[in-house]
Amino acid sequence: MVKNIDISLYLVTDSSLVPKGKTLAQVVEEAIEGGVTFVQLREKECDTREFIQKAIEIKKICKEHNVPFVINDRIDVALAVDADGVHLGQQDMTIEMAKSILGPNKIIGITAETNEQAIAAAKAGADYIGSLAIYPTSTKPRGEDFTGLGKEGLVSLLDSISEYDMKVVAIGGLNSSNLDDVVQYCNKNITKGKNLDGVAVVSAIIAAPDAKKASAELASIIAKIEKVNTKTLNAATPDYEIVKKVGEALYRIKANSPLIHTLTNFVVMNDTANATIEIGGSPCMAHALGEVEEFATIAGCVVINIGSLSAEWNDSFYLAGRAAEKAGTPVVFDPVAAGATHYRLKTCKSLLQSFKVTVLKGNAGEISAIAGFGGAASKGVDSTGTVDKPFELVSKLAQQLNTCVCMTGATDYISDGKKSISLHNGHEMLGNITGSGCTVGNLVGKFYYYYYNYYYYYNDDDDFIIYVYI
Ligand SMILES: Cc1ncc(COP(=O)(O)OP(=O)(O)O)c(N)n1
Ligand SMILES: Cc1ncsc1CCOP(=O)(O)O
Repeated sequence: MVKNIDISLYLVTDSSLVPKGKTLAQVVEEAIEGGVTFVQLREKECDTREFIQKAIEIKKICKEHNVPFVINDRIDVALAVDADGVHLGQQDMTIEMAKSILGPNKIIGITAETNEQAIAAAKAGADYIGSLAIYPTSTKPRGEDFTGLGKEGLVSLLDSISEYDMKVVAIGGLNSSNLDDVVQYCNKNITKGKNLDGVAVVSAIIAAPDAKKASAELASIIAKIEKVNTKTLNAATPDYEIVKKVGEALYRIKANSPLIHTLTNFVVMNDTANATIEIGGSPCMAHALGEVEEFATIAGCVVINIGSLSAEWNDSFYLAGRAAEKAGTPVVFDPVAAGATHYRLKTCKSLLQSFKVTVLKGNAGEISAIAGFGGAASKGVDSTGTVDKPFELVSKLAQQLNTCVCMTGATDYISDGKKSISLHNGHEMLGNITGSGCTVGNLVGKFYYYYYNYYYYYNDDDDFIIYVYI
């Protein structure tokens, strides 16, 4: 798991830029007092012994202020002074080797000059990446033709690694005159919920006449980085806390075998019932007008899937939904093909207003249709087109409907309006199996049942989104 480090104002040193009359140690201390949260010792001109001496001195200051301290390029120096980690370049030792030498507890950062390098770093388990220089800078000259990554390139970098749990700092030519523009640009243009974790500077702090003041000014701009409250989960970098919760939830579901009252379409009834049994639930596929209220009242969860819509089914949905709300039974609502016909969309909107829906689960076309924006469309029961800003779509709709929205696809996006999660364990080929999405509705229902009856009860924690996710 990625380490919980604060790299929001990341100072990279360069002794050659320290103003006359001051020492590097003094500048680093002033900078920390002004708001620097992370320090990298990057000294290109000194020999090994001098480097180690500087490292010991700067480490002491960082330790006093509880600020992490890493060494640029040199694993031997990091080991010699027991630094908190290293920052590697693409020509340096690989992340895997550095990890095997330094052990699992040291911070490993690496420069990613391309999106591909960034993805490779995430897969190798880097804690953070530093970008290619955003703007040309005399601190690290790269020739006249070098124009820098720019803010557009930075946004593309952030979007490219949105599915990984790895931090990102922008570096290169950044100062108090241009930083606000970069921050605002990222806030406005990131599309996949992953924003900057921080900004790294050399000259804007080290060469400043007052490092404390310069750091405070930069910190106040960095505070404007919009924290997108999202979490990205995938199999490559599992979050073991969540894996543990899945096990606990499955155990409880199997032990209690909750009744899942499922009003679903004719196509998927059999598969959905079997999937429900497989993970320990007890399915009941009743939709007759005369009995849905009773079932909804005694069920652990009600799943309403409008796939086989007709006037009579609509009445059953309405009665089951109202009865569930009255009994406090959670409801999962699947607006199948909501965007395909006016009749379906009108029905969905009316049902959503008629009773409390706990989880709204649909594909991109269905969720876009209900939200009235998003970009995907429905072709029959399938979704076509892509959603440009999936996090924005699910979180706005969740706020608007006061529910949890779960948008399924190769990547699932889930939001309760406060927190959002993207889940990267799916596959687009699942769309080729009829009813795979509908079955998810029942699985969500069971885990929600668990959350509602056990987790929330014992933990008094409103983090139920995690149970929709699992
Ligand atoms: C935070 C951060 N990002 C990028 C760099 C550049 O590292 P690298 O590409 O290894 O170049 P040198 O620093 O070795 O010149 C960095 N040091 N820190
Ligand atoms: C080390 C490094 N890597 C990319 S740009 C850079 C130097 C950034 O220095 P400055 O903040 O003075 O532009």
